[in-house]
Amino acid sequence: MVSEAGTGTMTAQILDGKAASAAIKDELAERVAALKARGVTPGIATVLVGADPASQLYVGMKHKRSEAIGMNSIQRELPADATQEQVEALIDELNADESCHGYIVQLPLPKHLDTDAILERIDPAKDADGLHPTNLGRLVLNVNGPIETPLPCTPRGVIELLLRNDYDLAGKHVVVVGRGVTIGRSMGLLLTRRQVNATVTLTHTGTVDMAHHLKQADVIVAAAGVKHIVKPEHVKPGAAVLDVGVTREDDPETGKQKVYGDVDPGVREVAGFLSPNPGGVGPMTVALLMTNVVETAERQAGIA
Ligand SMILES: Nc1nc(=O)c2c([nH]1)NC[C@@H]1CN(c3ccc(C(=O)N[C@@H](CCC(=O)O)C(=O)O)cc3)C=[N+]21
Repeated sequence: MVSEAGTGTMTAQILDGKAASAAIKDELAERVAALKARGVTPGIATVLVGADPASQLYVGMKHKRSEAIGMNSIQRELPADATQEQVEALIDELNADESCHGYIVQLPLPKHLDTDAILERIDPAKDADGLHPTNLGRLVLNVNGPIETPLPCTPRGVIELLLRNDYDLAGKHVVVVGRGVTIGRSMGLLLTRRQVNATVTLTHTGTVDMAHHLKQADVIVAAAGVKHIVKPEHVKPGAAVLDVGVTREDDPETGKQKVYGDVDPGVREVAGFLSPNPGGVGPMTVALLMTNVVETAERQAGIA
């Protein structure tokens, strides 16, 4: 493992999320085939309200990749001015639909809708994001045993990406930046399970002296959604840095929208391992979303 804290520059080993997610997809394709042999085609659905171009891109990607591994994909759309009742009726429909083993409601939803009420209406067994209060509650309660419910997919993707690069998290100090439910808060829950055994510092906008905390980290998970918040001087030489944040801005040179991560490009010269953005955790999120749905179908089919 590379971790020389030398004085010269080093270039981080890239944690390639495309490669790791491709490996997961190959494994899933076999599991899907095994399910189909038993007469079950795992089905994934997405609910998209409104026509935000970024959301359309993400949803399109999820369907393309699910179909590529033999899953059934169900794409449901409602107009941006859909009512709470209309969205909830669609949730009820998917909860009852036996061909749909798991689904997500693409976030963010238009502001007039009550997001929490919609997410809580999802059948916890079909919660492909792993973010239903029942599933988060079970994760909090069950720190040791096997988990029979979907797990939050982006945090799970972060851990899988490290494991598939032979990075052992046991005993490591992980500093998470951001306390959002989708990543930061649930990341801490997964990392401190006995099976992973990392030590976690969860930092956020109220944290005093962020630089001090970052400098202690063996692993940084940057999920604040603030462009380039993690600078080279914050990183202990050799540390693993995973860039999960997404900020969309116009590129001053091209005038086109560009995705910026939470990690300054200069970090590459200090870190031992770097999960870039794009090309890192994003593709892992999609792979683990599909994993959650395949696992739900397997549970239903009685496959351990
Ligand atoms: N209920 C819900 N569940 C989600 O999982 C969810 C969501 N809502 N809302 C939006 C975010 C965002 N998200 C991404 C998924 C894949 C990439 C991904 O694969 N990105 C590629 C690049 C894609 C591009 O060209 O922008 C990459 O990082 O290499 C990124 C972001 C899931 N989200």
